[in-house]
Formats: sequence, C-alpha cells, structure tokens
Amino acid sequence: MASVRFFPNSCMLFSLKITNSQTNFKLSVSASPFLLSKLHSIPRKASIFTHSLAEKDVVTSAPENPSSNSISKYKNSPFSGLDDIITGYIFGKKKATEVAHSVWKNVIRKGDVVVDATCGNGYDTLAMLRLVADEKRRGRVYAMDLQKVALENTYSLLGQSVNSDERELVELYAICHTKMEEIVPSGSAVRLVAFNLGYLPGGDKKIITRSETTLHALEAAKRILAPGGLISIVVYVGHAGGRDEFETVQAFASELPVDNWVCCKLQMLNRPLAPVLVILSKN
Ligand SMILES: C[S@@+](CC[C@H](N)C(=O)[O-])C[C@H]1O[C@@H](n2cnc3c(N)ncnc32)[C@H](O)[C@@H]1O
Repeated sequence: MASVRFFPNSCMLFSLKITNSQTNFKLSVSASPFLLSKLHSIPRKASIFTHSLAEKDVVTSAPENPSSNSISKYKNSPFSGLDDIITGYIFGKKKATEVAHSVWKNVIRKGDVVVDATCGNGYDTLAMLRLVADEKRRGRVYAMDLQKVALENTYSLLGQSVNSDERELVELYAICHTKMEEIVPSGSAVRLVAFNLGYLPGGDKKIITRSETTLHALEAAKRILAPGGLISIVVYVGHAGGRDEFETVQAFASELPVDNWVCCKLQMLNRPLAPVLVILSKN
C-alpha cells in the first residue's frame, strides 16, 4: 500500500507498503510548513521505486550522491520515471487514472498485446492504443464492456482521435470480462490487463462491476498475463458495493505469491471516497 498523510501544522508522512509481502517498508518525511511549501521547487533528487521484494532492492531515500548510478538499476521498474506524476498525485493534482496511464507507459512497448477489461467511454482504450500502435500494425488492444453504449462511445472516441489504420488495432467486444480468454488468442503475450471498475460515467449507474465477476476476471487476467506484465485496477469505493469490491481486489492481490508478483495500492487517506489504484506486477 502506498499511502499519503498530511499533518498540516507540522509534518508530512508518506508510506509505501507492498500488500503481498511479509516485509513492510515505511518512509516518513517530516518538514515544516515552509519547507512543505517549497517542495515543488526542489529539483528531482528523491525517488521511490519498487523493483522486487528483496529489501536491498527497495530505495527508500534519496541517493547520497545524486550523480551515482544507484537509481539506474531501477530503470526497468514499472515505477521508474514516475516522479512528476506521483508528486502530482501526492499534492492532489493528478488522478489515480493518470498515475495508471503513466505506469503503463513504463511497461507497454510498441506492438504489444493489451486488454481493456472495462472500456466504458474509451479513454483507457485510447491511452493503450497510443502505446501499442506502430507503423507495422502489430499492436492489439482487446477491449470489452457489458454495455453496447460503452462500445459505441469507445468506437466514437477512437474515430475522433486516431486514424483508421490505428483504430483497426482495437477489437471491441460486448462481453463480460470473465470471458476475456475467449477473445484474446491463446499464446498472446499480454502485457497489460486494465480494469477501471464501477459504472459508466454519464451512463446507467445501476450497471456496475460486481465483486464476484471482478474476481473471476482477475483470475482470467492472471492466467493470460505475460511475465513482465501488469494488471492495473482503478477501484471506486463511493457507490453501493464499491467497498466490497475493493476488499475483494485487495484480498486477491494480497494472496499472489511474492516470488512472482509485486502488488501495491495508491490510496488517499483523508479522502475516503477517492478511487484507489491497485497495480499487480508479474515478474
Ligand atoms: C468506470 S467505467 C470504465 C471507464 C473506461 N475505462 C474509460 O476509460 O472511460 C466501468 C465500465 O465497466 C463496465 N462493466 C461493468 N461490469 C462489467 C463486466 N462484467 N464486464 C465488462 N465490463 C463491465 C460498465 O458497463 C462500465 O462501462
């Protein structure tokens, strides 16, 4: 769990916890209000990355010598290069979905196969398409949603945003995400399966993702994901059933074996209804 707490008059506390590890790492930073106000202007010196579960591999403070290459070994981590976006999130300027998209950038390569398990209005599908599309037309986005209107919205957004060659790299399916294995060709090296749970913004708020089907879909995602890939889940807790679904996602993540998976969440503490980002990274 990565969580942020602010104590307005005295200090700031940031902590990072890996949900499926016996070992918890905690970084605390204290600063005066004056120093806090200056944090944005500090050049990039401190970074926090997770790479594997070995304690030696977790950087919890700035390198003493900024010119040393101690950070370069984390360049393949899904969290490398995320300093700006994480800082934005910590200061309430960036949303969980924006952090998710930035994490994807670190993992997805041109030509990859990725899955959008809840395409909704198409913003996640479009973000994925931009990452996988190449001139050789090798990338693929398999996107699905229960609702026809969601597929229409996604198709329309893609039509406005990319050319027809790129749009053809997206396959849209009106199915439940528990059936993702039926549409992704077996043997595909799937680099990302993304879930953006809850209801369709602007749509029928009674049609929502549900704990039981979400769990089955996560199991399916786990089976098709290639080593080095990610399952990315944005979970909403503000609607009926959302909190239970979050607990289900957390339980699933917490039980993944530490040898193969790094699982973490990014959650606001003083905004209890804010969406939570859960990232499951497969070694
Ligand atoms: C928060 S929206 C997704 C937002 C979308 N990713 C975007 O970028 O606009 C959640 C979507 O999940 C869909 N959904 C609900 N249950 C589903 C299921 N079992 N399988 C697939 N999609 C589902 C809903 O219809 C809704 O469109």
